[in-house]
Amino acid sequence: MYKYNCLNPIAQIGLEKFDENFVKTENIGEADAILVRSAGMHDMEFSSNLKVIARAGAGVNNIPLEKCAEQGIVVFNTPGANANGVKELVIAGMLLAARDIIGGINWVQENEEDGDIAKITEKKKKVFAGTELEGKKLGVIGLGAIGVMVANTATHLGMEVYGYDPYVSVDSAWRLSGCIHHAKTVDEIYKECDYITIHVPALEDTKGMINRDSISLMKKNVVILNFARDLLVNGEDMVDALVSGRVKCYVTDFPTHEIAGVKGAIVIPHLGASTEESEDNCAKMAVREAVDYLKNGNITNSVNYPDCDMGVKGEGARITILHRNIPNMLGQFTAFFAKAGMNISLMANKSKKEYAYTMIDVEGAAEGAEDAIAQIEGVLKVRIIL
Ligand SMILES: NC(=O)c1ccc[n+]([C@@H]2O[C@H](COP(=O)([O-])OP(=O)(O)OC[C@H]3O[C@@H](n4cnc5c(N)ncnc54)[C@H](O)[C@@H]3O)[C@@H](O)[C@H]2O)c1
Ligand SMILES: O=C(O)[C@H](O)COP(=O)(O)O
Repeated sequence: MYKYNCLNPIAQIGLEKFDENFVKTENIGEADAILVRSAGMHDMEFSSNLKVIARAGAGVNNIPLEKCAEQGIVVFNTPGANANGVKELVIAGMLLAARDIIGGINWVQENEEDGDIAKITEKKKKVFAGTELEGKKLGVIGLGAIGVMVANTATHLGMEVYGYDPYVSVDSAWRLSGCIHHAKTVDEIYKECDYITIHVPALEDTKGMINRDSISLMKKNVVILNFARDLLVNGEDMVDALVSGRVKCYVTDFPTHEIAGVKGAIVIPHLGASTEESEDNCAKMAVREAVDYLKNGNITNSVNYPDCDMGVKGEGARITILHRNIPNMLGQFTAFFAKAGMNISLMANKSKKEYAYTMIDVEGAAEGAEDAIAQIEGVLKVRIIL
């Protein structure tokens, strides 16, 4: 029996994908798997029972990936599962920035008791007039699951779209509309665009990328949208740019004390992925990944170990080994099985940066394999799946 714990509420339709071999626990220390959304995990200690963290979502900056890899804990996320939800809110964000819909609605609420509201509306409405998106230039930084959807949708609104992503995947490139202008440098986006939206992960080289210097390259009255992570934007520089009027509007999904309430900031309480559809998609994918890893040892969509799949486990034992990506590991594993007289029927080995994963199917129960392989230097975690 495997045990899982939910650090955040996870959509029920996903949890229903756990079969009779899984039971929920409130005791994290005994969990084989943790399901999480945005709960911070950096200060947590992990028990040696823990094998999987499945992030029902995209961003994994709340999880200590390196520490997990070192402790043989495979971290998964759910690429693309909430991208449509975010895309729709980004489009809404652009519309809210273009026209003073929020100011107008607030005015109606403030005057709801006024018997003459219908009449005064026609005098007052000019205060809330805005502009249209059609014909404006949109720069999309980061052309992954969300960036591609935002870019393609904006072309249907008549926007001229520029895209920048030096690491774009082949899949994303295929999905990107042919109308998108390929920006070769991020500065081209900064200099050319009326609206700039960022869809990159929070990494060392992206943190603070929107700052005083990048803003100084942008057009006056630019609109900046951040549905990726708070850390990508220097808060102090953004407040200054809003107060000075250099940035017309900053639409962000990440409230901070610094930005909430600043004129020109439209601050949303991290609602990008909070739709029924996105929550269901993420939960189903996260549970599927955790179950397949625990039952079959297969890794799909891991962010700290390589993907590796040998299909459904057969009759014999499956030995799964998380280890360092250093020479002679496979030689030592196969030498053990040869010496023990165990016949290997199937084997796979994949690596990702400093870490690697080996799956070995043997005929029989692989007795003694777990302890023996765990002794090999560079091995981080061994499991025998029977
Ligand atoms: N607001 C929300 O609710 C919400 C929901 C989902 C994701 N997110 C955030 O949005 C981010 C993007 O999500 P996604 O699903 O599109 O992820 P993704 O992994 O599909 O796409 C990220 C893209 O960024 C690109 N990239 C990386 N570094 C870059 C750089 N320096 N310059 C330009 N491009 C760079 C990558 O090549 C990749 O194509 C996530 O990491 C997460 O932080 C927020
Ligand atoms: O990275 C993500 O997937 C989003 O920020 C969504 O986070 P949430 O699952 O906490 O809403």
